[in-house]
Amino acid sequence: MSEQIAYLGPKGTYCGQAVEKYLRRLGKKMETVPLNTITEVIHSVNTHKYKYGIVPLENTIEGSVSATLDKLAHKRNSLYIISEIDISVKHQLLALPQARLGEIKEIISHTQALEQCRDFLFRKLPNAKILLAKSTAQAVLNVKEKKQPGRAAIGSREAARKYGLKILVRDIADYKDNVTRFVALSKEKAIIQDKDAITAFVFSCKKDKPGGLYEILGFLAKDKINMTKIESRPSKVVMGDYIFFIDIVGNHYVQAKVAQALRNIEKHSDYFKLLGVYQRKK
Ligand SMILES: O=C(O)C(=O)Cc1ccccc1
Repeated sequence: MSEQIAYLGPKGTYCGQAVEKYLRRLGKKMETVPLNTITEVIHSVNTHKYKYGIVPLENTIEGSVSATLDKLAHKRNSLYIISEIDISVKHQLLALPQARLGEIKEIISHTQALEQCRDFLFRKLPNAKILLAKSTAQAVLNVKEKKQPGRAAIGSREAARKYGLKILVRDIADYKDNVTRFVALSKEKAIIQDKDAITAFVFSCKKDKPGGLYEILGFLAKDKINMTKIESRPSKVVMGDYIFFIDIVGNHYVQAKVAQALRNIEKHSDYFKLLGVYQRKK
């Protein structure tokens, strides 16, 4: 059987575009498997059902995709980020061929897409009812299947073409440069030699220890290890407890100072998990 790669489907999602870009980059052909949710994609890779999975991680407008971060952080899931794929996301307002903008009463899309077009919706369709879909392509498919000219979806040009909808309004995102970063996941770590790699990890500070975060960051600062991201999320266990997601430039396979810093961080934290070491993509 050929290798399989799962993604947030159906066909026509931005995640699907990330899969195509990733496979082009690898110069490989794989069977692509569209699934309904980010959770299903992560679960299917974690349980060895599919070898690879691609999910959205963060974007320039709304920041991190919490559904992905929370699953990656969880101790139950042992899978790794092996690559990152940036996709320029251009949202379109899509409807049935006979629909008119003045008659749109309902807007359906993925929550991220709705958030990224908030100003447009406020200005042009302030009274429209908002409906949530599991992905943008799922929303487009819904408009096609329900056959209601009063319903419009936010999705990609590609999804419009695939499902035969027309573009009612072009490029409706509130910011022009909307890039979403997707990540490829696998049960096996990517073993790479480049010292300019990204190392991603998550940790929580020791309980009630003043200066806990300062101490952890000190292990990076001491050896001039460049931190490119820090993000906190609620631990989901106790109110006010946080876990921190950090990206650094460096590679513990080839740099002793990075290996030592990670060992120190692990030793001085309550919870530590390596999320992956992968090549930076410009
Ligand atoms: O629903 C999609 O098409 C996705 O790939 C998730 C998503 C939604 C909105 C912006 C970026 C990614």
